[in-house]
Amino acid sequence: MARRALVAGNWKMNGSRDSNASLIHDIVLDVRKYPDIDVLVCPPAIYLESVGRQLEGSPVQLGGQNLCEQEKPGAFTGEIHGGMLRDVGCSHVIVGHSERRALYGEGDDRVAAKFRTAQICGLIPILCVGESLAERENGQTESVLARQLQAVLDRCGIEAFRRAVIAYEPVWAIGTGRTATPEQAQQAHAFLRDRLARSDAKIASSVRILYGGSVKAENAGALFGCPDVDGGLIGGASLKSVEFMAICAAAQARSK
Ligand SMILES: O=C[C@H](O)COP(=O)(O)O
Repeated sequence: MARRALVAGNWKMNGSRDSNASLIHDIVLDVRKYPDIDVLVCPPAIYLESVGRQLEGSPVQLGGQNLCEQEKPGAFTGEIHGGMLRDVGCSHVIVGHSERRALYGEGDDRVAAKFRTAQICGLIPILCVGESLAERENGQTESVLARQLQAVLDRCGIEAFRRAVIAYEPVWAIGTGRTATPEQAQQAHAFLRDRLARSDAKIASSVRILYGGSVKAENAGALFGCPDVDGGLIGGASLKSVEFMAICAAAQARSK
């Protein structure tokens, strides 16, 4: 099945009003060269509205980096409800990024709850999964991926993956400059797709699985050339327009 590539920029806790304006200006100018892919940017929550305004009329989509698992708004100081993300124009939201799992104590259950709340609010969750270096070296990569995926399947069911994206992000490759080889990425992506296929082969073959972890212009082509890699979740390289657009060009080339 032909899956449309998605290139998503996760800005993490970076940016300012000035730098965002200049980055979005460049992306919007260039993005029409890549009509066969989807492009998404996920700025810090405080900048979503202004970035969204600048994206109006362009095909670039807007996503949040996180949301509260609570299904209803209320007394949850400092949290952001999924409905608020929708209200400022988000179509997607990242859930279960390894930085949130490791630094903010988000376990599989909370990640699954966030995934569910995102969908209730009309957002497409981008579910991040991935093993640490120690887990890879101990031969636990597949069991970690299976556990992280199963938590969401248990809570939301296979049907939920009709409107979801998965991002395989090996923790050891994030921000380290050490990218997974195309073979390692393909193996993990095929494993994830196969796990979904146990419940529904059609849904499994249609879900987009992104690779994330030190993707750059120079390695994007080889990674996106893998049959089960449907684009990327880009951190550091999404902050530089030239680099980000070169990654989009690599995704567009895969789509041809
Ligand atoms: O969400 C993005 C990933 O954490 C990858 O980050 P990176 O491209 O800076 O390694």
